[in-house]
Amino acid sequence: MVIKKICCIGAGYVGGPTCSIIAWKCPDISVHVVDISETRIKQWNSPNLPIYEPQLDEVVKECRGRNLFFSQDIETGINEADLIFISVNTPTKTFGIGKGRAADLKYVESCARKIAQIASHDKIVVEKSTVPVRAAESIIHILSANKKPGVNFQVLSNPEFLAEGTAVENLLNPDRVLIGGEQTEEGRLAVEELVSVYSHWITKDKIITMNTWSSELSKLASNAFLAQRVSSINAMSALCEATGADVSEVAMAVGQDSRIGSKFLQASVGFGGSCFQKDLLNLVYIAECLNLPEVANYWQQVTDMNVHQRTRFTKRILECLFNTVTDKVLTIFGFAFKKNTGDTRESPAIYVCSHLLEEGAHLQIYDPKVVPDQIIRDLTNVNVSNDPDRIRNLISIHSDPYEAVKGSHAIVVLTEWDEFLMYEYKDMYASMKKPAFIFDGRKFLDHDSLIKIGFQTETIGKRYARNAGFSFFSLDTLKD
Ligand SMILES: NC(=O)C1=CN([C@@H]2O[C@H](COP(=O)(O)OP(=O)(O)OC[C@H]3O[C@@H](n4cnc5c(N)ncnc54)[C@H](O)[C@@H]3O)[C@@H](O)[C@H]2O)C=CC1
Ligand SMILES: O=C(O)[C@H]1O[C@H](OP(=O)(O)OP(=O)(O)OC[C@H]2O[C@@H](n3ccc(=O)[nH]c3=O)[C@H](O)[C@@H]2O)[C@H](O)[C@@H](O)[C@@H]1O
Repeated sequence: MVIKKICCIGAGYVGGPTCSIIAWKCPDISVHVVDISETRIKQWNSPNLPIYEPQLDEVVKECRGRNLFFSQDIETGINEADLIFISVNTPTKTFGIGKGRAADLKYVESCARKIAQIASHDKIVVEKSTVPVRAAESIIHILSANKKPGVNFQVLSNPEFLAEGTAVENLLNPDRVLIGGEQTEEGRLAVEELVSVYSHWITKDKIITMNTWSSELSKLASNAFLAQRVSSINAMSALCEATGADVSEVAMAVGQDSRIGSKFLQASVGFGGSCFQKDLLNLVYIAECLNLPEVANYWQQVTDMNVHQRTRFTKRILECLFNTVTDKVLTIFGFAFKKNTGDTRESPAIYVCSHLLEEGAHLQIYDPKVVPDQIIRDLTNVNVSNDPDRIRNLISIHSDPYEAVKGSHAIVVLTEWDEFLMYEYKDMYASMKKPAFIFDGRKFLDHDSLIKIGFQTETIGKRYARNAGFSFFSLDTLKD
């Protein structure tokens, strides 16, 4: 079979950009992205795409209507395709067995059932979503139990490694593409078909093939290792603050060791995003189910350290602001979980802001890409607050950073947006209450200049001794 038509179920952060790049690089293949969400599909067909990713607009503009199509017509998408990506969400379960840890596979299962019901010729079904190891087994089972007579399926694992904010760049130049398949003649042929799609723009040495279970587990392992690096440097940042060391210097010295490497050692207020925590918890749950409690505890620590880091940072803000923020005005710079995305899923900003709101602070929030409604939704969500009206009265969302700073006691930087480096902080300082504080949760501003202006500056992993305050707070009083 030569792949002529691809369908992708799920037009989200992964399905949308991945299929746009496939369509761009494979003009001989027709790519149909389908989703149950009418709003999302309308946005993909409009000038305002549902997600912000640098360079994505241009790619979509060039391919849409040519060999890239977005629609809600899931049945036609499935029926016409030779190869189907399942790229739906796999969130953490919020109920029942495995609640709060296991991956909820209901969306993946419903795709498998739909494919079996609709497909009238052979298809390659590809797990693009991040799933627990051996999820493909369940997909195969559902497909074979429900398929039409004479129709055959091959199920492959092809996890995605793109990071938000750099999705286009990552898809064009991936470190590797991973494809797992059955170790049979049919399995190998299906793997080769998918390899041929990626070979349109990726060299063969970067396309790795292996057995399905290794591929599924490699995705969870990669995210766990990446999150572990962030938690490791964040654990060091606490030691730095207590000892007078500077975490950037420590990271630089450690990262120079070629066995360790310098990437992903930026200390921060904690990692966010839709996947690190979800995939770590999933890994912990799998280890527990396999009766490997020591393995489970080991990976659990990575997420525990992340919670501790957010809490530690918030506690520091309270300490410095003379142990109370009640009725004080604080400016929040950045609400997205990292720069160059409007995504706020599991953003550390949600947790830091909700602690500050609990303490009675007024928050003036500015983020260049997150839409105001999203911020309100995140901070009034039932998991965050049980009094949404009170929260609405305590927050204001601004489109001008200089306005957001007026009359405030402190600026709290929670996302590392480049534009935060360019501001006239002298002007901001003049419009703030004194002493004016900056809490840099990303350790990326020019602290020496800020101190010269008159700011009391606090950051992660480096302590400016003159600001050390006495604490009435114990970490136990702040729970994530
Ligand atoms: N966001 C990211 O950067 C990355 C995510 N992943 C993984 O990729 C998967 C998808 O993640 P995102 O794209 O972020 O999720 P998302 O939530 O942005 O998109 C998922 C889409 O699937 C749609 N959907 C759900 N069930 C459906 C069904 N039965 N039929 C049709 N459409 C359906 C939803 O309406 C939604 O638009 C997850 O497993 C995630 O762990 C992997 C790498 C990177
Ligand atoms: O499975 C996924 O969803 C994706 O998860 C991450 O991508 P993403 O969450 O988009 O962004 P990252 O750049 O990994 O950042 C995650 C979080 O860690 C934080 N981080 C990252 C690096 C660092 O050195 N320090 C640090 O605090 C970021 O600010 C952010 O909050 C992985 O990098 C991707 O390879 C993976 O495909």
